[in-house]
Amino acid sequence: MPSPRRNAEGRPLAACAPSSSGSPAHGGGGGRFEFQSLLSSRAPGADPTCARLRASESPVHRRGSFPLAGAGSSPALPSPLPEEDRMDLNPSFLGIALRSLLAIDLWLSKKLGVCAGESSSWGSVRPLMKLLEISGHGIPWLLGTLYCLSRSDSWAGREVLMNLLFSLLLDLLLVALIKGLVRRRRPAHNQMDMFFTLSVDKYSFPSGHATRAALVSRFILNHLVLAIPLRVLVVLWAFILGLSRVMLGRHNVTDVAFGFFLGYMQYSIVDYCWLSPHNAPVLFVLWNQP
Ligand SMILES: CC(C)=CCC/C(C)=C/COP(=O)(O)O
Repeated sequence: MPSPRRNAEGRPLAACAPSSSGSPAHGGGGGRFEFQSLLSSRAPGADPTCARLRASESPVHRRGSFPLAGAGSSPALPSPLPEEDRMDLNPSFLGIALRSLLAIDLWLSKKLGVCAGESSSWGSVRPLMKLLEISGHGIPWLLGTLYCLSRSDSWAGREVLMNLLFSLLLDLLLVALIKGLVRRRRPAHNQMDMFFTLSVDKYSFPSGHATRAALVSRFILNHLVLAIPLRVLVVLWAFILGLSRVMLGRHNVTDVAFGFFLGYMQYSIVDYCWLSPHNAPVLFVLWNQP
């Protein structure tokens, strides 16, 4: 029985077999590596015919830039590839890392989506998770802040509440902007049965509940004098609210992780632009009109 043909490193040249998944340049990470090793098989002793056959399946070659210089002449001496093609076929480290991260994200989000439906493994906890969802929704936070503003009788209280209102509006604006730009679809297992959504809320990146949870909890911890157990409770609420977004199947893990990051950074913006009767007197005077 003939032994398999081997490349310069002595590894079998299995890639000479016809590819069933089409072009390796499009066929996922494994295909890309295979293609790369074929290109590097131009070392002395490698099988150049195989490398050329494989390259001719590639869409890069189909673009017309891969020279079949050996065609019609000796197949033993393949011509070097143009630099441009070598770069096209070389998968970047960042690309591989991002694809891997996305694959892990999707896999983990599906695993954690245990309350995504009534029939899911934790389906009985779904009503509780939906209650938690309302606790982080924009409407109760906006209405609650406006109500407290109308009842506040101290300048200091009004200043804090005015800035909370500004934070909530800034958050809605930034999240809507990023959702509209990124347009990442919500997970396939999500049931779109959320209370009062905007049109951009069909997209999932970033999680608006996670940004609000991080923003509001940082705001509260910095502007309310609370006992330690209450401070812990605020942080726990934010964390569990974020986790519940994935458990309900509303979001992937990266939507929530980025949401937490964005909300945290938004507070820094609010703190930097802190509104006061000194830098925004009009706002405060208007609010005090009878
Ligand atoms: C209409 C208002 C004022 C807020 C919308 C709140 C909302 C539905 C956000 C979506 O959150 P997720 O991105 O976490 O699903």
